[in-house]
Amino acid sequence: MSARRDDASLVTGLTTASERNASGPRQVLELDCVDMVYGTGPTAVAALRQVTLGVHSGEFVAVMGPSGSGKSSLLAVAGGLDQPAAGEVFVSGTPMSRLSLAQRARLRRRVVGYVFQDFNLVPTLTAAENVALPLELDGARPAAARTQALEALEKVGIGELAGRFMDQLSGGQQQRVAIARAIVGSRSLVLADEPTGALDSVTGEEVMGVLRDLADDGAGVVLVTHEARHAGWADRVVFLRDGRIVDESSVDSVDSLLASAGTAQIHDDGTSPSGGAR
Ligand SMILES: Nc1ncnc2c1ncn2[C@@H]1O[C@H](COP(=O)(O)OP(=O)(O)OP(=O)(O)O)[C@@H](O)[C@H]1O
Repeated sequence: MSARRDDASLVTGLTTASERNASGPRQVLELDCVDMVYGTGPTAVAALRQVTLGVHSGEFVAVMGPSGSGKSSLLAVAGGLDQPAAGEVFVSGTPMSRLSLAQRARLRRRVVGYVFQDFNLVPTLTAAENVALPLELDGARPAAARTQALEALEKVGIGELAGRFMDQLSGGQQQRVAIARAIVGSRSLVLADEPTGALDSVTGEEVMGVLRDLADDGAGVVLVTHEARHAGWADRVVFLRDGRIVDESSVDSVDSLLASAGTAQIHDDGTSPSGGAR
């Protein structure tokens, strides 16, 4: 059993439920027949329907699909921000439905890192302070939190910018700070929702390279993107439509999809750049 796998059980005090993974790569995220619904009654919206997905340690999975297909909802249930109406979500083997609110919040802080399009950084804090913040909120001593924050900033290639405030950093550098904040404290699952949306294409590719490195270092990474060329950094691509997984492709087929495409976006009508239905 790896040290990382122990994270969740230490956090929650529950016995992990991932004995099924004992001999294979450690599953950091598993969605098992997940339904997710917004609202109730006649206005209820089914955002996810019977979604089953596993992401293991060291794996980079891209999620694509038209607007409204459920991509952000999938990340929200994966990270425990929202509860499924049916099915189960396992994070590092721990079934989220069996946790109290406090346990779930703790697991989110210690195991799951989020990266958003708009960075969500605190402008009045330095890069190091932003990255250290989740650890300090979780009770870490400031000196220890700072040490880990500096390590995380080094890992994403901007250790020398630790003392800068957000308005002294480029968009790409700010996103690296946000990624460092998502991984600080050795969190094992990184959920990124359109993290390059506010960046130019060159900087966006650099951020993809950082996410790829995180996966190569052993994190499970789930990326929501509209950009097929960004999905090309992933090991596997999951396509959603109307809340259902309609296709899963290896990166080889994404590469061939790109090769035959003159554009790099999945269209909002759900067609691929090559014109095929997704
Ligand atoms: N807070 C909410 N209340 C009600 N319905 C919602 C809410 N958030 C999302 N939805 C609905 O759930 C469905 C899935 O939305 P979701 O945001 O997950 O899609 P998405 O694929 O991420 O879309 P986009 O690419 O536009 O960000 C959509 O029909 C959407 O209108």
